[in-house]
This record gives sequence, C-alpha cells and structure tokens, in this order.
Amino acid sequence: MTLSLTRVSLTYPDGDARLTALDGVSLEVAAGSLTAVVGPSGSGKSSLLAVAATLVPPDRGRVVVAGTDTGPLSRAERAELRRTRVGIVFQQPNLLPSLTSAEQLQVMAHLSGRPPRRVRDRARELLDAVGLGDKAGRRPHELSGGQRQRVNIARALMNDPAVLLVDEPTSALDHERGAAVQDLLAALTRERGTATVLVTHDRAHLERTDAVVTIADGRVRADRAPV
Ligand SMILES: Nc1ncnc2c1ncn2[C@@H]1O[C@H](COP(=O)(O)OP(=O)(O)OP(=O)(O)O)[C@@H](O)[C@H]1O
Repeated sequence: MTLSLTRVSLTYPDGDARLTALDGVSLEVAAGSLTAVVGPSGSGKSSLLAVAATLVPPDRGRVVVAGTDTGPLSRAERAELRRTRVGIVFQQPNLLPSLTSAEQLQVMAHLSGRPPRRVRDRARELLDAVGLGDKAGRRPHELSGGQRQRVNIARALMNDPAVLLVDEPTSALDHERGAAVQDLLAALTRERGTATVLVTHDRAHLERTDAVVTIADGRVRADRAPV
C-alpha cells in the first residue's frame, strides 16, 4: 500500500487532560485510488490528514508513506519525505498574491533544486492537465475560486508525489464547480497513480471515489465502497 495507517491514535493537550482526536484508526490507500474521508465537524478528519502528511507524529500506531515507516524518522527526515513524496492541498489555496499561476508551481520545484527548464516544462504540463494552460500568466486575483483551487492542486503535484492529501477542496465552491474539482481529482489520481485521500463534507460526489471512510469521534465507523 502506498499509504497505510495502522491503529493510529492521536491526542492533544486539553487542560490537565488529553483530548483524543484519533482512536485506533486504520486506513489503506493504494496507488491510483481515491479514498474520501467524511464525518461531522470535530470528528478527526483534519487530524487524520495531518498524521498521514507526517506533519504530526501519532501517539500510537504506524504510518507508512510510499514504503517508508515514518515512526523512526527524525523531524528533518519526515520533512524530506513530505517534500519529495507527499502533495498537500489545503482548504484555502494559500497562493502567493504576486506570483502568476506558472510561478506558483515553479517556486515549489526550484526549492528542490531541479534545472529551471525542466521546472518550467513541468509547470506548463500540469497547468494544462488541470485545464489552465491558457491562464499560466494570471495572478490569483485574476482567477476564479475554482481556478485558484486548480492551481493549488497542480502545485501539489509538482514534485510527483506518491501520496496526495486534499482537505475540503470544494468548500468555497458552488455545486457545479465543486463537482468539476472532484472530477479532476479523480482523473489525476488515476493518470498520475497517486494514493489520494480527500476530506470532504460534500457527500454529493462520492461516486467518484474508490472508497469512503466515515469517521466519528476519532474512530472509523464505516468503511465501504461508494453507492
Ligand atoms: N491543535 C489542537 N489542539 C487541541 N485540540 C485540537 C487541535 N486540533 C484539533 N483539535 C481537536 O481534535 C478534535 C478533532 O479535530 P479535527 O480538526 O481533526 O476534526 P475535523 O473532523 O477535521 O473537523 P472539521 O470538519 O470541523 O474541520 C476536535 O475535538 C478538535 O477540537
């Protein structure tokens, strides 16, 4: 499995006690497949993504990313694994206001020291893949919300991640644009072979996913193929 969480538990400090955000959660996502994680507010969805992204080490359990058991890794080793193997799409696009779409992508890869020409070609190819080939020179304020989210997704794919983690990509979009972004994620997952986890409140488009995991109070309540 490209992404594997086994009996993962995570607590946060809560006054003198600890609040349990994840309680023995297991999740397996294969390359080229898309798993949706749904559940009420506060159920642990973002915590699950943070653990899968190696941003937060769990209190207990095992997290394997692209064949690497993350448990023994140092903070620096986790950061390196994240940079090279994990793409993260946050709810808010976090684009830099002064950069064009192409530059938002290029900045990511320049940090990893690839030759500038390859970086430019890759940025262009990914903007084409998300349907924004003709918007490469636009800045965020010159794009719609849906287009900004597409730039965000393309940027997360710049370093060819094995694992793609997506937090509520459609929350700021209307129904039609939300559906288009989920279609795009499903297509990119298959084309690029990522193991993709999509956290969503939006139960409307779950037929596009390969599996649906329902989480409540930090536990997996149901794990089923979508209807
Ligand atoms: N940094 C933190 N410190 C303390 N408690 C936290 C922290 N982050 C989250 N929590 C708590 O952990 C629980 C799970 O939160 P989490 O953000 O994972 O839920 P969620 O399902 O993503 O919610 P939402 O859908 O509202 O974003 C909640 O009770 C939340 O209040």
